[in-house]
Amino acid sequence: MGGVCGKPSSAVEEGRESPKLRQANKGAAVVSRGNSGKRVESFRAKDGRENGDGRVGYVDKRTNSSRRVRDEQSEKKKSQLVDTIPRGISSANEAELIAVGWPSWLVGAAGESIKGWIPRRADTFEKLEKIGQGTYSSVYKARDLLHKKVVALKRVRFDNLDRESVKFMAREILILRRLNHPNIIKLEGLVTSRTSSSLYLVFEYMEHDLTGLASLPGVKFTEPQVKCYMQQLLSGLDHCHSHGVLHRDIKGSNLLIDDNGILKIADFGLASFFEHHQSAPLTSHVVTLWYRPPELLLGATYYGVAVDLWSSGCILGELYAGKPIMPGRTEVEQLHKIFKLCGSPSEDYWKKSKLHKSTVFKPIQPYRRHLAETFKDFPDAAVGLMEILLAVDPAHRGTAAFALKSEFFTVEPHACDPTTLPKYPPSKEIDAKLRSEEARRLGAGIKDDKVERDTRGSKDSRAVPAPDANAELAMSLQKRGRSNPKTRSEQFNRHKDEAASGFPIDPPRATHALKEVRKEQMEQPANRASYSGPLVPGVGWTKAAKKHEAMPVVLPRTNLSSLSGLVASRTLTSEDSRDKFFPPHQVAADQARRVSETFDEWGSSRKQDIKHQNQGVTGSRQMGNVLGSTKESIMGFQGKGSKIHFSGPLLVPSNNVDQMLKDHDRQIQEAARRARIEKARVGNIQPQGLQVTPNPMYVGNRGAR
Ligand SMILES: Nc1ncnc2c1ncn2[C@@H]1O[C@H](COP(=O)(O)OP(=O)(O)OP(=O)(O)O)[C@@H](O)[C@H]1O
Repeated sequence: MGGVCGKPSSAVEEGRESPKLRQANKGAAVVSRGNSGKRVESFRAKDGRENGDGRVGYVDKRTNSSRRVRDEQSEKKKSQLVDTIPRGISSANEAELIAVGWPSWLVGAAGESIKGWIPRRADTFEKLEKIGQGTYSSVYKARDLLHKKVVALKRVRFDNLDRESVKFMAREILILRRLNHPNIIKLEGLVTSRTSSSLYLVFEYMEHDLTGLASLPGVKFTEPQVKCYMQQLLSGLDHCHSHGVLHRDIKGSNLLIDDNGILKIADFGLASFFEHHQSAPLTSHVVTLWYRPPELLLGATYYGVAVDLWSSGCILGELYAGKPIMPGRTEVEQLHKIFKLCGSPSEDYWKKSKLHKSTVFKPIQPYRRHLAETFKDFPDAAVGLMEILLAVDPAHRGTAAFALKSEFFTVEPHACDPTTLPKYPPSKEIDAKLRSEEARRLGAGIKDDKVERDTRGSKDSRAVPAPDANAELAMSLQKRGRSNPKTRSEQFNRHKDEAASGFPIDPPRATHALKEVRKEQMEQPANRASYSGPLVPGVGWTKAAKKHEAMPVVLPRTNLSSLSGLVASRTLTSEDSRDKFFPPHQVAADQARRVSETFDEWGSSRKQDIKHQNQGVTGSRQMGNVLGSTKESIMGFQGKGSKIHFSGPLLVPSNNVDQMLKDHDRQIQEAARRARIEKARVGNIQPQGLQVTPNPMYVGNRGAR
């Protein structure tokens, strides 16, 4: 298609290569003919690619065999480390790709992902409107002028000068090209040019996403409708899993639905290839918080299809409940919600899983499972499937294929035909956010807390994921801040604005920062970014599970301080005072750990200001506002004037912490409320309609995802 991203030229690209791919996934010596016609051997990486850049690892039969073995071993190791990162290709192929119009930064870093395709020119599309804002992308509705149809253009953000950044962006393309199923979004092409530094992914256009649809006023799905969506979701997942792909970010806003009721899984930015006998660790920092399974929250790095099945179980519950079933604000709170609903893992699981966070998170007394009681109003077959998908032990979650055969789909009423689903007005997560914002704006105008509360509880806001306690996002921002320091304050101010206005933000996301599974693993500690920018209202700090994730997070409009790790603990110790979840010593130890790790992660400039004295911590620094300091959040201290002084033992008795946090909480909420009202007063509110301004927070180096 002249200037059009050509049709995939090989079976792999059309996703028809599954048996071969599966074979390759195991890692196999492949014998083929080299350019010279000589018999050559190469180690085929587990994701089906020839190793390295297509040259490395091809070893002439006559070369020293031990070197070959060494090369193969090191290549194998390398391929395990880099997992699914697209690689370069031979220089001949590179030249070919550049000749057909691909930019050299893309060819050089990730030639494999575009092999066999031709770039589309931007002037063959007419951009219509913005329809989605992801963490690392903006999505536009556009008219394809060549094919006379409406498409979605996803502009992915990355740093084209950063090879790693390009590779990670390209992984999404590579994975999408390997999948071919009616319930998986189809990548139709790529828009760029030899001189361009940006890239758009061209997708078939989908009118709705499940989050948007569920949040439409008056929409309540019937049982056949729920079954219809779940059947499609599980079919798409089954295809991913049988092609060695884990999605790792299943959530409502990534389930797109067209006007014919067809559901397609989208956003493969966090996806990864996997193998059944996993030999290399994966990151546990994937999957948006509310949909994240317990094993990932506990730090598992060896996992499989069960992570997507857990998220599907959350979606199933959400479709019946009309709201997310486990909306945690922090990782700790998320885990607690999971244990309260699904029970805590068995002794056997704790022993066999050897998860590194077990020591911190293992409750003294086990939690009983309450799933059936909690959802007693749901149909039995639905609860039956939820029992399986939401099994705390991932080994008990089965597979998507197994779920598709469950009673849920065999008993009446059966899933309806997608074409019989009601026609809805276009509805996306972004629309729901705007409606929610408008409702809040009206509420703020009236200056009546009750109205505001009622508005929050309304259907509009119900299905809209609320606050972003996205530690991972913040980490990525930190990282991007490193490569683009100028945008840092803009990013944080954006957080501030969002928090202050109460603009609903997605549930804590597993961001693209986390999508760079291997990058993180390969990164040296010395390369970690340290935040040294200003602390602003609305930005708090939380400690995510990974050691280097001391990061700013957006504070929610409802309970701002609850985003600190400690507040989550506090929530557990005060709200659930009889709770067995965290015994006081664990809470205190966890706080201490968080504090010290947070300090560890501060940039050197910060470190200079902080003195650890014996068991205590003393520090001081300038504060423009009482909000949003790591230590305040964690320790519950407040500033006096513009300086805050910390001193005292790290192991604070939990009852004092409770009180301090309550005070802290109140102050933060009060400040946020004032800021919201003030913002509404000066009319600095997002207008109604689809005029979402580009979010400076997201501008940056996608390579850091
Ligand atoms: N093909 C499409 N047709 C219509 N809308 C789309 C399409 N693809 C994406 N969108 C909209 O854009 C939003 C963001 O897209 P996507 O999830 O792919 O971006 P992202 O940056 O990876 O997001 P996230 O931060 O959630 O991971 C989606 O929730 C959806 O509403």
